[in-house]
Amino acid sequence: MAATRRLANTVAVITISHPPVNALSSSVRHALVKEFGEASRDPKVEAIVLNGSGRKFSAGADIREFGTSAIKTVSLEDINSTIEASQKPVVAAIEGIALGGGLELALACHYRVADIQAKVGLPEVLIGILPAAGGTQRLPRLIGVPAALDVIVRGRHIPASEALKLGIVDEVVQGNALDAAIQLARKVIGYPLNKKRLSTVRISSDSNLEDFLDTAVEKAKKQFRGAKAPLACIEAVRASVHLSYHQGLEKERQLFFSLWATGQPQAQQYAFFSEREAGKWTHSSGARWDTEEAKPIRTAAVIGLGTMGRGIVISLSKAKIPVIAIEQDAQQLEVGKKAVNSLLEREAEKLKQQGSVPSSNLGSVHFTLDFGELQDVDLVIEAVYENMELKKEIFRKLSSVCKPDAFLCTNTSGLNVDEIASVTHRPNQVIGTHFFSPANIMRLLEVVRGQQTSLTAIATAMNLGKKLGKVAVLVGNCPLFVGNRMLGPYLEQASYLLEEGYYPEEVDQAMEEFGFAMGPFRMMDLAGLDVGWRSRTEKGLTGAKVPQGTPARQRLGSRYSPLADILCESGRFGQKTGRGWYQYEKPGGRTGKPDPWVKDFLQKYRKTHQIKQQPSNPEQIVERCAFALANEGFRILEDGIASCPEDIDVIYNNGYGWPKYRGGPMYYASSVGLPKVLDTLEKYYKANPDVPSMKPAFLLKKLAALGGPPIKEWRTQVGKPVNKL
Ligand SMILES: CCCCCCCC/C=C\C=C\CC(=O)SCCNC(=O)CCNC(=O)[C@H](O)C(C)(C)COP(=O)(O)OP(=O)(O)OC[C@H]1O[C@@H](n2cnc3c(N)ncnc32)[C@H](O)[C@@H]1OP(=O)(O)O
Repeated sequence: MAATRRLANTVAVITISHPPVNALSSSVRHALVKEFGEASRDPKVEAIVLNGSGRKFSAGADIREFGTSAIKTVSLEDINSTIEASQKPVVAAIEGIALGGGLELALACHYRVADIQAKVGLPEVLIGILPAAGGTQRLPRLIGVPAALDVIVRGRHIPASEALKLGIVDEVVQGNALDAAIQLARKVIGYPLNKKRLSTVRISSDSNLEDFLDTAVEKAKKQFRGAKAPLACIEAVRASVHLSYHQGLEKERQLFFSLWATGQPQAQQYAFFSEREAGKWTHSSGARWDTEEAKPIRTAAVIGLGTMGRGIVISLSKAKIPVIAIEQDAQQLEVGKKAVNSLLEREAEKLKQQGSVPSSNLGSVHFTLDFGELQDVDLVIEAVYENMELKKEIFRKLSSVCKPDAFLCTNTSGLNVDEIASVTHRPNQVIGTHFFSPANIMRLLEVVRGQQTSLTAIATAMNLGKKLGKVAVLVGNCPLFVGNRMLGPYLEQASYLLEEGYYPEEVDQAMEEFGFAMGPFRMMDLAGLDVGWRSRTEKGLTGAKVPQGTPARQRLGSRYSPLADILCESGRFGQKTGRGWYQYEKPGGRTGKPDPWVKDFLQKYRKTHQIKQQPSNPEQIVERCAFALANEGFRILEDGIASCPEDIDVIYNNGYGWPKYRGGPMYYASSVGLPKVLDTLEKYYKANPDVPSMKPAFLLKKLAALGGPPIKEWRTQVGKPVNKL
């Protein structure tokens, strides 16, 4: 049953029933028409209450129906118009969530009652579309244009208390929203309904409103870099100001179709479902997310209170997990403690503003220098800097101090998890948890399984990720794992582009116009150039260990760009030193300007090495960088380090600033067409045989030979996940 109806005296209660989130699928819409029609015609019924089963009102339209014929059967807006026109008062009882089409349905009701835990919102923009069942027309009529625009363009989930302040709901109750809605419905029987029909409200326009909307367009262009949905949302809201409700509705519909034609909604909806799929991990043994049990984590510890450690402590505390935070000496402990406490104060303030009590919503943090205090914790996350010997020393200690069933996690961004595990007496309990900086904000968590990591450890780490509000992706153990491994060929191409005549700002601009949050050079400046330099020095690619007579632009027979090394040798580490690929107002400054020093240096460098200059072509910049990423992604799939292309895309969308409206690097390759990607890489590699990273991956060739099947079919061509080192 997609919707049911019962009678509470003279109030009919219609309950949407489509677990798990009561999406408004075709069958639900049919059922709503039937039940609402019968309730309207039933002389015993004087008022109607609409709610959702399982304490969830509705998550909106069934996203899986978009692009299918099912969406064309029974329009949601027709249902909304019928409800709004009802002569009997209709009250929405909002429990849990009323999102997208779910909130649009509630807006068509004459009254809305929410429980205190509920969240409402119009998050369509996050999946590349706009509210298309009257939401862009009714919400501005209810709460005014500025507030409605904020809700629609940001797509955020609004807590009930804020929804009440904004005027989206009429009442918020601590207890049962359904009972309160039934009570309200009884109370308003016989009251006039005209003013409650939002489609009849007029918005008065003035020049300030026009300026406001124009400014919003400019802001959205900058903030959402190439995403079309936010702009369509603004245009739809603009229509609510100038047009009648029905004309506005028509505009909303047109905008929906023009968005669909851009391909962005399909990419964003792919990204939405890929994130959900990432949680459903599988293992080569046949074990899966739903066959293995995670252990509860009641207490945790974090070793190291640098930037990463601090963020991880905050994440755990926000998930209400008490944390023990350890540093190596009193001075560093004091610095770390201060920083963590100040971040915690900010979190507490946010909770207070949302009406929650910080002490019951944040896990306690205890600071210590004593490893002995870790004997009872359920899980430890080591977050010291990237040095194998240091990490091994810590894991030896942890292995002897922690209780036998405690999980030991390493927050390495690419070191060998098996080597770290090998120094413990419990390699099966050791697992990589690669957080992204700042760890309390970034959503991505790469969970790295070692050769001996147990299924329980995998289940526990993946479950912990979810509890921390992260998108956890299970990956195999290889140098740099998935995200950072793919970054190698990408940054290599970016450097070669500089050698061939481009400047950092040109490469960054091309990648930012493509939609990246940050181009490669801005990203390196932010992360710190010294990190990569240290690793290249350790590997003997630069510095004293490079054998005498090695050509400057060659290592082990392959092309090498020493540009970043030379910058580091000049003390240019990026933002932290105030100089890197850009110049900054001061060390630690955030605003980078093109630096004449870099320009001059690049010109001299090209002359010294007699490098042939390429004619400027931004499209070539994007192709070389993006295809280099995807090619490494295909190799990662071949190696079984990621189990499907969707996982790689989730990693890039959530950890590396890839534009979600392009789906991710693997989805992008698929949408460009695998034969074209292959052809471009083949041409490049033929002309540059000393750049092995651009040699087309075997899997890419295989899939291109099959004509480039849809991405969901790639899985069948990928081998079983194995660890390779
Ligand atoms: C001629 C053609 C005319 C066309 C005109 C178009 C007319 C269109 C009319 C109306 C349009 C309305 C627009 C919309 O309503 S779009 C949908 C807007 N809603 C959302 O974006 C909400 C998305 N969902 C979420 O944010 C979360 O899932 C949430 C509801 C908060 C629940 O989170 P959580 O508890 O963490 O659970 P999961 O995310 O894991 O979800 C559980 C399973 O439910 C699936 N799901 C969730 N939402 C939807 C949905 N809206 N449609 C379909 N399926 C949904 C999710 O994938 C999980 O499924 P599974 O377990 O199989 O992975």
